[in-house]
Amino acid sequence: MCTAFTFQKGSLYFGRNMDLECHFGEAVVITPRNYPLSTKQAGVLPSHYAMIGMANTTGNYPLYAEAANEKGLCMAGLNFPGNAWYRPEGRPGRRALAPYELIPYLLGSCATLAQARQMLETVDLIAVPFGPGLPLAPLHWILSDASGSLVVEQTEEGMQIYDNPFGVLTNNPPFPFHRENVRQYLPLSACPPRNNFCPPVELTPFGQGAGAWGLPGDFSSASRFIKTLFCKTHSVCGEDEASCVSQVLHVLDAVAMVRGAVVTPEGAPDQTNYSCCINATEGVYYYKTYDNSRVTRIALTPERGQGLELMVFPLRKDADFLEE
Ligand SMILES: C[C@H](CCC(=O)NCCS(=O)(=O)O)[C@H]1CC[C@H]2[C@@H]3[C@H](O)C[C@@H]4C[C@H](O)CC[C@]4(C)[C@H]3C[C@H](O)[C@]12C
Repeated sequence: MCTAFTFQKGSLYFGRNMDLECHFGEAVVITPRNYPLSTKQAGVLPSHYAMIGMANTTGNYPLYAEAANEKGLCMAGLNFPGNAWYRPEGRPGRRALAPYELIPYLLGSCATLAQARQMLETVDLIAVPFGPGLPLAPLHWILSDASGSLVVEQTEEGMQIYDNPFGVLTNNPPFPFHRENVRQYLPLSACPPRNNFCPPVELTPFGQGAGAWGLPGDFSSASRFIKTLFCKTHSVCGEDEASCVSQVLHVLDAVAMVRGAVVTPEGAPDQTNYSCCINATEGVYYYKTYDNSRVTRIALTPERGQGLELMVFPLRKDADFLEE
């Protein structure tokens, strides 16, 4: 399970939890502007916008789970099993992209969400895996810039591009379910409840937090969507960078998976392998991992964007205690 959301405060911040029972060979990866990005059927982007995100780099290709480009456009792929559907082949006149190509291609080509939407209208997602040992990932995507967010889902009914006014995405069911489900939680509030239940009797809540009684706390996709949206909407946070990064990571903590609390059908414990916060406006990637709560910061500087090779920053997985 995974959760992604946006948070705007001066800069645009993009947060994501990677919930998975194993690692996917992930590292923070900068793809510089002149690193050629090839696609199986839609040609090569010899030069493009530089980007930073978490990726596997098998075959020297940046297989991103989430990333942001130097223009402030960001994107994450989240599991969408049973609903994601890819075409056996692209239709004539369309841009055929494999699912793993979508993030580098769009972030490489588009400066804004509006441009990405226009390009998406020409795209067919095709069932072409990256290579042996790397199966097709059944995904849907959230794309965001300072103007808002979109969700992209390709199902057997074709590709749908939804406006996402919440700036939140989790996993199944398809986005229209989450959009409707929000309506069930309208009475929830961050403030103490008034006694609307039995006004003739003087009644007060037990203590703090009672205004959100019924806010889901389980780890299901529908529940994480609601809890993330609630925390994001009611967030109170300072204006400075450290406060914003800390706040985004706290919202992610509120829906993070504690090892053992979620077990996959195969019997493996799921966990939040990493939580990241991208300052998309400044091109900075912050993350922490399950056993290492120290936040690592990696900037996509102009010099790094000029390089000729992928820059790979291995994940800091080991505990890092401050000894005093
Ligand atoms: C498993 C990840 C999504 C996590 C998630 O949403 N879990 C939810 C579980 S559930 O539905 O709620 O049960 C996805 C997100 C991005 C995916 C990766 C990216 O798509 C890039 C490549 C694509 C290759 O085809 C497979 C390896 C891979 C490196 C993918 C591995 C894996 O499928 C990733 C890491």
